[in-house]
Amino acid sequence: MCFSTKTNTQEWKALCRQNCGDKMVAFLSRTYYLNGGYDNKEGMSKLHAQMELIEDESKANRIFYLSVPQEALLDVATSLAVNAQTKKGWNRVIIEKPFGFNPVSSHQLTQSLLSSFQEDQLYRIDHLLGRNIIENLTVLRFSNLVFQPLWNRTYVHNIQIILSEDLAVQMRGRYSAEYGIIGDIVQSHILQTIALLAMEPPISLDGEDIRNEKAKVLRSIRKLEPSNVILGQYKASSEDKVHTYSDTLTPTFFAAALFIDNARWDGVPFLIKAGMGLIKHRVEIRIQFRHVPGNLYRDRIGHNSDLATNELILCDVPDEAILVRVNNKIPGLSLQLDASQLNLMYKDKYNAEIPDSYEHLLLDVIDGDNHLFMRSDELAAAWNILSPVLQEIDKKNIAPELYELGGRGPVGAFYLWAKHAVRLVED
Ligand SMILES: O=C1O[C@H](COP(=O)(O)O)[C@@H](O)[C@H](O)[C@H]1O
Repeated sequence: MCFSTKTNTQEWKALCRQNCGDKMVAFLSRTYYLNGGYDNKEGMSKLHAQMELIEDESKANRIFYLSVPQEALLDVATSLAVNAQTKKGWNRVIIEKPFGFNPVSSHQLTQSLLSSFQEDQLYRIDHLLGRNIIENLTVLRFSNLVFQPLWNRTYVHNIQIILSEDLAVQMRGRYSAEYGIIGDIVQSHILQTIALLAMEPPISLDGEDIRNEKAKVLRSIRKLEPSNVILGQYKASSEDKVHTYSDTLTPTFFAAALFIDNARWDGVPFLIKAGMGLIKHRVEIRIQFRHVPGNLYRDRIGHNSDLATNELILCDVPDEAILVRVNNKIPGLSLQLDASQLNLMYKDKYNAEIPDSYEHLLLDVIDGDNHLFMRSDELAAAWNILSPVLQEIDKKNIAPELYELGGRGPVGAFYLWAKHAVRLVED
């Protein structure tokens, strides 16, 4: 797909808000279908000629969205670099996950892309990074004094990033089924979330300044030890052929404990859980704080003091919300404490349509704002973290632990959390 951009962002947003029928007609009137090979000179030259017909004579910018199989990506990109770029403005190229299959293939892909394009032309898209929760991570951190002093190993006990999907029917034959959850969700979405959450304050909101800080965090993450990883694959009933995996090695579940070896996060476990075919669709980030030292009220908080630690929860699914768990006094004459949630539910607070995450990211590409897109050095660092696990899977043909479709995932994940003195909440 290729967009030719003449409108600016404000005009674009205004256009989007008009009624749906008109919007569709306007959109379709600017949509063209071209039949031709996308990985050869002829097809790309045809695309270039078509674009020239509809663009301004003096100025035009182009965005190429390459939603193509990984195996074809390089040929397509090379062919478009030579035959379809405009000389009348900028050209940007959007690329979809998984950006290679392991550190080596990802490095080769990056090198080849960089021989045809400049780094600032490449936009590696992961639509999950266009969600509010992600942008809000940095807003919460850097625009609220209350969180800033607490955002480090002295006060944070653990951080959990949970991405559970209950979809399984829709998964079959899809991208994630083919590439597995590590390439699909972990190397991009999860590691980018950790980078934004854990990075030092950037010197500005400029994309490159943010990417510099993300890259530093990713390079500080310790290589993931296989002993800190649980792989799972959901198992349908024997009659359910639709959901049965023929490839017994493709993980549909990944849990891990990661550590960032820097001064801010030394020793704090970052616990990741990402899985498909689970009981519930749940996407959230939980930041659990340490116990209050010498808590005067310890006798009044009930039998489990873990439940009384403060927690900041950024919830994306089922409902967008920001929750802070605090202890408060239960009204009445006795002095009993209760762990309650301060609760900012988006649907109650904001009466606004929440744009789709692709919409957010495509507008960023038009604006040239690349902070939510992985730069090549971030990508290399991300694959590097995962390399021992990928090698182990390859070398030993490690079969994932089976779990029931629609269940709670492999029991190993609960043990992994316990090993790091954390309780895996499954509500
Ligand atoms: O990128 C991906 O995201 C979807 C989940 O996205 P959502 O917008 O439907 O929440 C995930 O199912 C898929 O495996 C992954 O490739």
